[in-house]
Amino acid sequence: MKTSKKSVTDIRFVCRGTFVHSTAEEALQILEDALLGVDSKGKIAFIGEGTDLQRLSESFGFSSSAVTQLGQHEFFMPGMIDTHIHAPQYSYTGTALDMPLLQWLNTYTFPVESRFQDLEFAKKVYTQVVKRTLRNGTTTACYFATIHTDASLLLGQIANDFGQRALVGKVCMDRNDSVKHYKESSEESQEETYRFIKELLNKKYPLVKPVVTPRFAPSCTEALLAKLGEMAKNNKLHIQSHISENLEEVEWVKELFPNSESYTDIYHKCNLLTDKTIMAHGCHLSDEELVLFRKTGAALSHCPNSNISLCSGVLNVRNVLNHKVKLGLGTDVAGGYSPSILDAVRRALDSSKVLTIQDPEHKTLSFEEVFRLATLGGSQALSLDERTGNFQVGKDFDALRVNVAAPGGPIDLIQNEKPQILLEKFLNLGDDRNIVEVFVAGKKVVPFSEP
Ligand SMILES: Nc1nc2[nH]cnc2c(=O)[nH]1
Ligand SMILES: [Zn+2]
Repeated sequence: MKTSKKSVTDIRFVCRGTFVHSTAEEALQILEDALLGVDSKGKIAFIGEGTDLQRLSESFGFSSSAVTQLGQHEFFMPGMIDTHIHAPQYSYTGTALDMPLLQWLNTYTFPVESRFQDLEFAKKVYTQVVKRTLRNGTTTACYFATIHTDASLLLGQIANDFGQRALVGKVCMDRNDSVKHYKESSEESQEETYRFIKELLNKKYPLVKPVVTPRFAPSCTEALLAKLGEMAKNNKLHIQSHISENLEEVEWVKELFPNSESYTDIYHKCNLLTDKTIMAHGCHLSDEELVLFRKTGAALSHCPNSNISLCSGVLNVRNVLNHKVKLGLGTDVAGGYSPSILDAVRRALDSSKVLTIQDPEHKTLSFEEVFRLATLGGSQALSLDERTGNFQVGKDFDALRVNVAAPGGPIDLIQNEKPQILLEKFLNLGDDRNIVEVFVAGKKVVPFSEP
């Protein structure tokens, strides 16, 4: 039994039943008839065995009648982590999937994103995306907003209001716009990023942090990339961008930065690869570039729906893991059309099987490994693993209460299945009807409370 030192009056609630999560050693650890206590700060105070109820209730000062007992087909799992999602693109998700990346950006993305100087429009879309992702079990989201500072601040406010843990980035781009006015001057981009960070930090939202967000190398001059790297370094901030998503993009980057050794080298030279960096995609990175990721502590976000939908490429996750590069899953809405990490889990498994079809020597990912990517892996990739990602004592209680046999839900159970089978069925067949409650930092955020 593991505990942290807590005074006896500190427990907010206790739950008993099956808990599943990942650790560094085990992709899937199943704790049957476990007892987990959450303290008044929303942190996990203890996790022990159900049969230890008497002793735990005495040492932590809670009444055994106050324990919530999970049902037979229920379990708790850690909240899922979307390490890469474009909040404004939620407005057209599920459409516009008929072009490769660079044409797709010019035709659909930039015209839509340019509308977000309209705060009413931004409020509508951002409220929808935060609610939808929370209902889908995304307790932590790493968001790209747009170039508009005030609308980006609004996204931070909405995530805070609904209780979602979030990294929010005001997008920076000072060249290669195809849409008039959807770019900034280099100075404006720096000043507005600075204002965004300062104003967001001043709000003191407990779960929302700013992230420095150069869109990708083709959208930013080297001067801007270098300034953003400096700003992130001086203020110890998170960084996010895109890298090596599609071959046409990789060729273009070579032309734009003729003096750089690789795509990764460009970001590295500008101080944009740190242990608080997350780069989306990386489908076409070389092994040398992965070594540089490993050395700097930078992470990758695997967005398989997007990689397939935009015909960008297939990331070899096994190779990334072999290089010990931190890795999480991302939806990449709207390049990826689904705002659910459950979908990312399925696409990651499919993509891994495609690699096995192409090369039978390839070691296919297991569902347990992908479960870890969706939870603990995501928290490590975002450098938030001291706060979230699994049920380790001292971390915040970010969790999903899953009922695999939820009435009216998508899963039929024929017999009494073991927890491992329940999890596998949920990952492959489940949806928001099975996610009956969502907790972030010990607070129940789904079902939504009445306004
Ligand atoms: N998928 C995707 N790739 C990008 N690269 C630069 N911007 C974007 C974007 O919005 N989506
Ligand atoms: Zn993206």
